[in-house]
Amino acid sequence: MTAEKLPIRRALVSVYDKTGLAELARGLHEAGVALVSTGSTARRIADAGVPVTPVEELTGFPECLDGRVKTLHPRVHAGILADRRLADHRRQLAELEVEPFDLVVVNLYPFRETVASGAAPDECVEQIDIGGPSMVRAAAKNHPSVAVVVNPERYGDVLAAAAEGGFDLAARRRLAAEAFQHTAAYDTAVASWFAEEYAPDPAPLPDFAGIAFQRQQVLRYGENPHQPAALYGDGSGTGLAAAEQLHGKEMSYNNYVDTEAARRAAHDHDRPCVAIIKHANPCGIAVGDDVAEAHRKAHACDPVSAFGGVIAVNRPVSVAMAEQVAEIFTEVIIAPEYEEGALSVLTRKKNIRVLRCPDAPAVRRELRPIEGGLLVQERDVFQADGDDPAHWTLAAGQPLDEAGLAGLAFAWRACRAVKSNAILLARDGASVGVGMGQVNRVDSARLAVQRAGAERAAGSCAASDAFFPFPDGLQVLIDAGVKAVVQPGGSVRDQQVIDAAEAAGITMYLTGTRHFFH
Ligand SMILES: NC(=O)c1ncn([C@@H]2O[C@H](COP(=O)(O)O)[C@@H](O)[C@H]2O)c1NC=O
Repeated sequence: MTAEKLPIRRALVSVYDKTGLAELARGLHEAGVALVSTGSTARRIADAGVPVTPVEELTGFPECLDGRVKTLHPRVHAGILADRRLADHRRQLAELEVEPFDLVVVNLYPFRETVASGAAPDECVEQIDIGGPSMVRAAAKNHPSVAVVVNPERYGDVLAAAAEGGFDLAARRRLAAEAFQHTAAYDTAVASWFAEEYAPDPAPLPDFAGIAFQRQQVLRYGENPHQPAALYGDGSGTGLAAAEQLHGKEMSYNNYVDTEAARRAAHDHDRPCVAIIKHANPCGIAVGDDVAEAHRKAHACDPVSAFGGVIAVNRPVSVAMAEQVAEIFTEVIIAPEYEEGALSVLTRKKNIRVLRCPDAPAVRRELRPIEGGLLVQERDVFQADGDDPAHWTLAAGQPLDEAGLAGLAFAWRACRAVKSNAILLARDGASVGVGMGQVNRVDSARLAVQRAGAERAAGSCAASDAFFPFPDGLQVLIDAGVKAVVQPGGSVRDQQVIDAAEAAGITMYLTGTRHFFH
């Protein structure tokens, strides 16, 4: 019976999620399938008018311990696990008077949902399914003899198969693969909860980093056309991976990378903010009284680079902003919402991808694979002290007035979105020159000044994501006419850098907090 279909004559059904159960039971019964089932599943099947054998009748043992023991019995598991390709297994079943199952339909107690609801630990522990995963794993292992179904979305396929002589081996293998994914993800959730919340060890990060992602979309290709790629979801249904695409071509791998960077940049600001990203770096970030103003300012930073950019907004897109964006070739725009009329303006352009994502970025930990391992860190978030201008130290020059300090604070926050080494020049709540990704800070300063141009650089303020190791980078800014600089400080040569600022008569604040971004 290798590749042939395996007729479905007897099914074991035990499901927490009763979606589609009555239709499934009715359809199986009509196809001549005998049903065995547990507690409330059996009751629901009987209520649908379908004959069903309660599992206790099979085991001769009552369900007990508040449902902790229902199907954990040799009469159940021998019926699932017998490899009917083997004469000896068939003989043993006959001797033991165990009838085999051809189909196992199970879904598990809602452990993740219970944890997410904030339930007490005892309740969460009680929702760890034991009998269900045992049946699922047993049936999946024995896929040459049994078909296993863990997803109500498959019930249609089950009924079709039952009416057409059963599943063939390839289909049973796919169902088994799905079943093992289901139990693996389930156990990962349990193990992660134990490691993180229920029985944490004293280290700041848990001793187990379990990841269970499900492929959500096969992408055309990865960073380059010769790289196969796909998008995987974490099952939460939130964040960029779950964003709703309202218009445009399919998102590409690079679109996702840039859109992630754009959202991170735009949501770093409290005021209406627009970030325009190319190759994961900003070519413009600005805040304004409204998103249209913020977009005009962000675009003006570097209109050449903004061509084909990815735009993120931290507020709903207005019609006025949409009209502006529609004038410029844009790969992606993502926003929490689109005001009435804005969408129809944007969708006039065939190629722009328009995404709605109501959630602010909430990645808690950042993961980076290295060969043979994985680096994990908590997300870089703004600190209550170092990132608040009220806690900055004036190291050189005159203190800034409220508006000046707000402008410098914008530069500091915007600089966090720039790949290190990062220097960002800003005026009036908008970046005007960005120096990114250089292997020394002097070149980042030069790039920022060059991008700003002499006129915009003069009188601007500047942020540096990490300390100036020498005065040379700062000197580039001073020579360009920058009036105020914010940087973390912390170099052994801080005094030389501060002296250079003093000598030039510019203001320098130290934050004490660094924001490298690689
Ligand atoms: N303990 C057992 O023997 C057992 N057997 C099946 N279950 C689970 O019980 C649920 C179905 O139970 P009911 O039919 O009573 O609603 C399913 O989610 C199934 O995974 C069990 N419950 C938990 O471990």
